[in-house]
Amino acid sequence: LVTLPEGLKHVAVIMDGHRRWAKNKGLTVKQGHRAGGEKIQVLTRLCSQWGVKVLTIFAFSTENWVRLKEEVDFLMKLFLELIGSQENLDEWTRDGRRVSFIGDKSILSKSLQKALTVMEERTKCNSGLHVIMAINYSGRHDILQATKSIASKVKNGHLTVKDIDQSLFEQELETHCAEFPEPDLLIRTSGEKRVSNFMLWQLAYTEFYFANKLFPDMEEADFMEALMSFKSRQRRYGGQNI
Ligand SMILES: CC(C)CCOP(=O)(O)OP(=O)(O)O
Ligand SMILES: [Mg+2]
Repeated sequence: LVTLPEGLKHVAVIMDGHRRWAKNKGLTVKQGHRAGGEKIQVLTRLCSQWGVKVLTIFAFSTENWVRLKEEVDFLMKLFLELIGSQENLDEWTRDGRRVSFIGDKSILSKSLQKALTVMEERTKCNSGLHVIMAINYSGRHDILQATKSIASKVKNGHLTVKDIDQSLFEQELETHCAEFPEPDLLIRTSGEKRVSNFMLWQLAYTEFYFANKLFPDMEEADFMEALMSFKSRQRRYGGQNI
């Protein structure tokens, strides 16, 4: 029996390589992103079956707005389709999954904002896999907004400076909604080896796994290989002599 590696509670994924995949196959960028959307389902089902507690997916970064308007509009439409679809809502609810969203939602369309809120509300009490989708998310913005929130609480007397410690700060980060907010394993596809302004505070001691495959080429076996790679990692958190 193959089981989830000990200590692997929170998996994060930077799904990259959709446009290269489309280009390689002579397909459109839209087809590339749609193919990626299908692989999200493969990954979430696998994580749910294996008992992963939290899966954070980097779906759209604040830097992605600079892309062609047609591509950005399509991505937003795809998110609405994925998140707003009754079929997905039913499957995710049946599976007992909880879904949360991190990132600045205020500049998303009203219809997408509504779909995010409905999905969060409908699933907030579920105890299965907690899927966190990062849409218009920025690790630096997350740290900045937490800092501003704490500063205003100190200013109006709700906090003193000495109250500010690691756990208080983490309560102000957007990932405070997660039981296990720090990823144990970060998977990035397409051969790129960078963090791209993802969850900077939370990734402090995360193990990284880089896959050369483009995200739309990832199969269940590739995701399983990534999860199983965690087994061989010796986490010392900067201490513990070898
Ligand atoms: C926005 C994100 C989901 C898309 C990731 O793939 P990508 O468009 O960066 O694809 P490329 O790295 O191949 O350009
Ligand atoms: Mg890319």
